[in-house]
Amino acid sequence: MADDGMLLNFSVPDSLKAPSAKVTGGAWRERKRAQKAANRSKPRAPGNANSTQIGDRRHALRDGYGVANEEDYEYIIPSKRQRLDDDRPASPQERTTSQPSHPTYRPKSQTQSNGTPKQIVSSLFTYNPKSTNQAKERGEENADPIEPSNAPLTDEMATFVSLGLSIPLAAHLIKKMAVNAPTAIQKAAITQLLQEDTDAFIQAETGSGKTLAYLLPIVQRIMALSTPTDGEVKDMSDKVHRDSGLFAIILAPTRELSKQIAVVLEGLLGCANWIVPGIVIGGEKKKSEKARLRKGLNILVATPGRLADHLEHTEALDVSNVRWLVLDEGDRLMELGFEEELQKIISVLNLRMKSKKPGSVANPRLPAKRTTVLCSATMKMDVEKLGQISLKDAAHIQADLAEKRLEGETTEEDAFSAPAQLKQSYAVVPAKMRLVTLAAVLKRAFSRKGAVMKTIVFIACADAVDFHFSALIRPEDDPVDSNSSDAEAGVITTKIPKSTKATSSSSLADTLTSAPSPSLSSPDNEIKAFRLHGSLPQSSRTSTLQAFSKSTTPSVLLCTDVASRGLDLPNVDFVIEYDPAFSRDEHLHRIGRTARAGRDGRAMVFLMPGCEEGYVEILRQGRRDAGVHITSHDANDLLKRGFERAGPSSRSGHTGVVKAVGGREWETRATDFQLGVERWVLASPVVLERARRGFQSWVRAYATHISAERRFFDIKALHLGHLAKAFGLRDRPGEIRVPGMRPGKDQHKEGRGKGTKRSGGDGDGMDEDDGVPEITDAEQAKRLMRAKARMNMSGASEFNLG
Ligand SMILES: Nc1ncnc2c1ncn2[C@@H]1O[C@H](COP(=O)(O)OP(=O)(O)OP(=O)(O)O)[C@@H](O)[C@H]1O
Repeated sequence: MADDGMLLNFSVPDSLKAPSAKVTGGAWRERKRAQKAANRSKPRAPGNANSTQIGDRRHALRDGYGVANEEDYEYIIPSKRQRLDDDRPASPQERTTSQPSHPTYRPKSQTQSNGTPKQIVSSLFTYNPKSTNQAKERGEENADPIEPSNAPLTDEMATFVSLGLSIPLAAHLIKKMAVNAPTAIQKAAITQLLQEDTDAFIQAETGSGKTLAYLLPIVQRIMALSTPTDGEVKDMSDKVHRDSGLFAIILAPTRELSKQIAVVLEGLLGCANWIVPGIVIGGEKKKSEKARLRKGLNILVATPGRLADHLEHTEALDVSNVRWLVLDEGDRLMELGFEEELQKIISVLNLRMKSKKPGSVANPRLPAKRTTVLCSATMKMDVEKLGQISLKDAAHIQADLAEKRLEGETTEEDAFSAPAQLKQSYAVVPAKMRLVTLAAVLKRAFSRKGAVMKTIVFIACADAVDFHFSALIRPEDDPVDSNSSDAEAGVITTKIPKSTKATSSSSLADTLTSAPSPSLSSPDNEIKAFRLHGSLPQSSRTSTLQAFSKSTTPSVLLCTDVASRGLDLPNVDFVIEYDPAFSRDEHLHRIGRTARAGRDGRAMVFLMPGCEEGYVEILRQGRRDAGVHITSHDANDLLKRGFERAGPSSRSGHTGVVKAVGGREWETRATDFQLGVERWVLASPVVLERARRGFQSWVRAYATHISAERRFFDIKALHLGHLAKAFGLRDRPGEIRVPGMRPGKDQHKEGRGKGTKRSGGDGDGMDEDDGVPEITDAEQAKRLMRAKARMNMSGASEFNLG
């Protein structure tokens, strides 16, 4: 499909152009006049449009397209050459010949509210950069089933009882938790932690069951504290009870993770309900937490900031009996800057263990020293540092250490890889086509009922999550709009009634965190969309995660990296990295939300043609098979598959107004989808601002990849105009300004994590009350990003980066 670049605001395939504009309604004389006006190939001399001409055009348009009120529209005859959609400078010839033949109409509100002089409406399919050679080599889809690397063991000897767990606990696991056999890491950890009182470092891939790997031996040993040496527990007085003391503390970096661990722990203690678990993570009144601690607990799950606070201010918290300390997600704890709190906690525990409260009697079966367990999927420098702070002569527990050594894998860092059974792919998608391709991939994924239950889409920043969420839950185009013969007339007209009809849905999206997605759903298969990021209130985050977890209808969760670590969400079949992760480790954590505990899973990352394609190297590094089975997809193929079937309000499907020939209806449907989003964005100032914020934050976030991977993400190579289209924007990138961008918590608080480098209002940093992380932004990252953005983008001020 050629783009003449001159006359059309939007170029449509020849096959789609009807011989003449369709005009309906009104008296035949008016229809005739309107028909003529709409078909006229050349406008009157640009710049000379007088009121009569304008009136004619309005009239024609109003009658021809059934627009209600001409006052809502403004007639624009561009006085200059229309901007080409590849933004290349016009040749002298183009400058002289490329006067627009079609006028465009845009809503007055557009010019009034934002002063934007022009809108750019370009075709999805033209002027897209081509994929480089790197992407040409296609991975082979592996036909043979791959042995899962994180599944429960099938070895007959690998039973929980044979590892040393008590029969009641093993029976409870099987009957109540459907956990029949241990995974490899559980086998190794249970054996070690039941037999030895030495510190341990547990390292295993995502979804391998690390939580039970440390909880089971601790629960078993606390249960054993109740048992008299001569055998069975005889009566309640023999048993551990809430006043017996706090024996174990489990620290996790986020509230979500802490809650998840607490839920598994409570489930486990169903067979030993005299042992009392508790949780202190902030987000509620300190008073209630203090009251809980005063009542007495035996196992405490906490976030480091909150625990450090209670150790300082809650007298009732007696930690002299603590014999097990677990630091879960050690790498994350360090990334989020909890080093200081952890150091403080460890020194207080050491001190209080030595100086017991007068009169307190320790359980004689308590081990003499404390065991500290550090859990992490990676063995990075900062984890090593945490190990130095917290561990002494630690045993390194790794499920397949021996196997890896045999394979010649030497470095500990390299040992972190994706689950073997996880099917990985990448899609090379030009900037302009990103949004529509995402819609196509989701449509396709959910097209067969029951094939995909849950999908997670990772997006770089909170503002972009908000935009994409509201785009997915927007109401389908109303038939008047979608039937309008924009394409037939060869112009795109933006028809927006004064009362902006999208306002209700747009403002709803500010408070909603889940809603059905009309564009992904079909009559017999409703798809629900969810959103999650750290800028949402804690209560929304919790309820959204719960709702997504429990959802029994097919669902898609759009989120930032706030959901990348440790979260165990059931039935996630597919992970899409719409924006590549800011580091290889983060990527492995993200894709690890699927293919857990031996189950199947798929992951796809979106890459733009050009230097981003080099990122495939990072994907390969995370594979045991060195990436030979990573497959690649082409955006057109994905669009074809996603839009091959007509949606409920598809022009080319249902209503049949425009029919593409030659089996390329999918192009029309994809274009319809894109234009629908663009019209919807323009239709409401609220949505327009959200799209612009999303775009701006996204560009900022782009500069925050770790230095080792930054060569794949060259901000200078970004085509900002094309990217704006992926946010449904028709503005020139230079004119996209959002006054008073959301300050974001990071802007008025100290950034925590030295290692975290995500930006754009993403939410993984600090929380006001207790230091529980919600925003991973770091001042350092932001400074770096700003400096880089300023350096790289000549018109940096356009993006309010300063
Ligand atoms: N032995 C087992 N048999 C079957 N399922 C198990 C077993 N152990 C754990 N699971 C399940 O596997 C899932 C993953 O467990 P868990 O969250 O502990 O993994 P993880 O290794 O901590 O992952 P991540 O590194 O992503 O945090 C959970 O749903 C859990 O219930």
